[in-house]
Amino acid sequence: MLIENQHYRTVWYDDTTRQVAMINQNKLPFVFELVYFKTYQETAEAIRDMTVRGAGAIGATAGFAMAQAFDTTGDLVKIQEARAYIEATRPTAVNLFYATEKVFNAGKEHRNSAMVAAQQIADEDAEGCRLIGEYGNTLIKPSGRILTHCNAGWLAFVDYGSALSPVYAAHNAGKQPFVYVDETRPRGQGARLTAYELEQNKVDHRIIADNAAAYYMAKGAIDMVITGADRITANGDVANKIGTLEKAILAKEFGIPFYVAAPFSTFDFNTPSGDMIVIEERSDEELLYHEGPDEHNIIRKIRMAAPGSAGLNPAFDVTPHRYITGFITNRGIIRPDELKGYQ
Ligand SMILES: CSC[C@H]1O[C@H](OP(=O)(O)O)[C@H](O)[C@@H]1O
Repeated sequence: MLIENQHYRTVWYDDTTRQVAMINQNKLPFVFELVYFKTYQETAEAIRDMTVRGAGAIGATAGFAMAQAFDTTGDLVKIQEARAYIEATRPTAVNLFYATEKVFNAGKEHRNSAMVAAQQIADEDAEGCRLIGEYGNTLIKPSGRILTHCNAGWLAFVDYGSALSPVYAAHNAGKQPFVYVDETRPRGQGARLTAYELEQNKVDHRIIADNAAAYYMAKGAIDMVITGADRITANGDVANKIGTLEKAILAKEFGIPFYVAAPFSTFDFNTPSGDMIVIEERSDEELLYHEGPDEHNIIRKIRMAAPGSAGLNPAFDVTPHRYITGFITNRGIIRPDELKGYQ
């Protein structure tokens, strides 16, 4: 996708420096910075501290980290340690585990195949998201008004994105989509990242407070909701950014279609239902503090909450499949009750 009219992927392996390269999402939208990591530990740390985030981007990064481990040793005990280290970074997005397994199996057979497998994961992610855009575009009206939550745009994947890919496809096809961007507290992925992407790609949008969606739905101002997913279980339950469940319940109340966009690497058919998903609990600092530039453009962190109070910060919630109209996938649009045919 484009930043200042130049095409970037979110994460890639840089052959020249032999390092994993990525856009530093912690600095966006205020500073655009590329960062490079030499070792699997550094790359894994970038997943943990959310330098890179979003299901597909996490998966591709984990694949590259696994390949970096194979670059340094062929000792399978050490490789298993590396795999555990990478898998301990973030528990909820299934793409991470999909990637470590695939690269581990490839590298176990032929050490040199690990990087080939990692590159394949990244390329498949980009192509899968492009297809999501093509299928999802068919659902968007000429002036469709879409609500999205968190950031499931190209920054959350290797390219194109999941929830935003249909929006970009519609925009590129000459439609005039309008996006309501949930700010997505506590970390603000909507206000910071989704808005940044849409602005760079000249898609009309407004940031709204997390608690404003019902107001716009009640006014009839939202035609559809599209979110991403971090894990979709066999019965069609969806783990996604905290607050997604609320939006799904609201959409049902107001008779608005609620779509979840995800490539097949996000489906976890080994887990029967959403109540079995491990939900990541993050530091309450994300909730109690805000970060942004002051009037001199220096990034500052300021406390927003009562001194002394602690917070609770679950990063994801689970939306039961009964709230979901359909999944926009790289294999087409699938209703939750049709998922069985794909397992
Ligand atoms: C489907 S990927 C985008 C997805 O990633 C988010 O989580 P995080 O920013 O914590 O990595 C969230 O669930 C988004 O919808």
